[in-house]
Amino acid sequence: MVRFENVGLRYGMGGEILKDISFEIEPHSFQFLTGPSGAGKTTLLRLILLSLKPTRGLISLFNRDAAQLSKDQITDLRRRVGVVFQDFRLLDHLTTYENVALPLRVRGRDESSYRAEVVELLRWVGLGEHIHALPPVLSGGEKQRAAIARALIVRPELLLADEPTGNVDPTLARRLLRLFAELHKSGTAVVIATHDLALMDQFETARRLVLGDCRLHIYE
Ligand SMILES: Nc1ncnc2c1ncn2[C@@H]1O[C@H](COP(=O)(O)OP(=O)(O)OP(=O)(O)O)[C@@H](O)[C@H]1O
Repeated sequence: MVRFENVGLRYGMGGEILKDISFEIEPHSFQFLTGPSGAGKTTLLRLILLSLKPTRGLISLFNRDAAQLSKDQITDLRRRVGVVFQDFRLLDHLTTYENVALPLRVRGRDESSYRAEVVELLRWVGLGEHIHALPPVLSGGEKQRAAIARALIVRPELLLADEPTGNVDPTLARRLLRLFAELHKSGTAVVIATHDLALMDQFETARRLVLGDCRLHIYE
């Protein structure tokens, strides 16, 4: 569902921070993306999401060559991807419930068809007490969980999560990993960018994509 062929990326006039990146993400697969701080994990996720254009090479998403797509086509493809950004990107004027329900509203779903589902997911991620809170009063970990719930609510074909357990304690990190594992079992391909070795050890069979020295090394 994702294919990179000899992709290179530089920001502005700087040197390439990613070089000759080639890999595929198969449907229903589970992988961690790791590597030192500044290695380019977020950049790679942005390339997969087609929010950055590679300086060279070919990227395809859901079997469509990214270079051939119009803006509207990219928007349509992105709807099939759930994303947990490192900086959460919650809308401050909407409640936790409204933030999580937003992707369903945008898809034209009727509130009565999803209300119970949104509330259940918010309870599952431990935000049952904060359903009506606005993001500015949530802690970092609570915002992170709201962002995760928003990415999961649409049951995406592909989930990209950037340090999704960076702001929570180890117990909650394990619980969230279980949530990602369940999503994977139900058919979603999952990519989790993380530094957290303990988290990766909980899912030893997952593939590891390791960035270092501008290159990607894959451990099946
Ligand atoms: N918009 C940008 N313009 C210029 N340079 C950038 C930009 N975004 C990232 N970089 C640089 O690209 C490199 C890779 O950054 P990136 O955020 O992808 O790394 P990362 O592996 O996700 O890091 P971390 O683990 O610290 O989040 C870094 O050297 C960073 O400074």
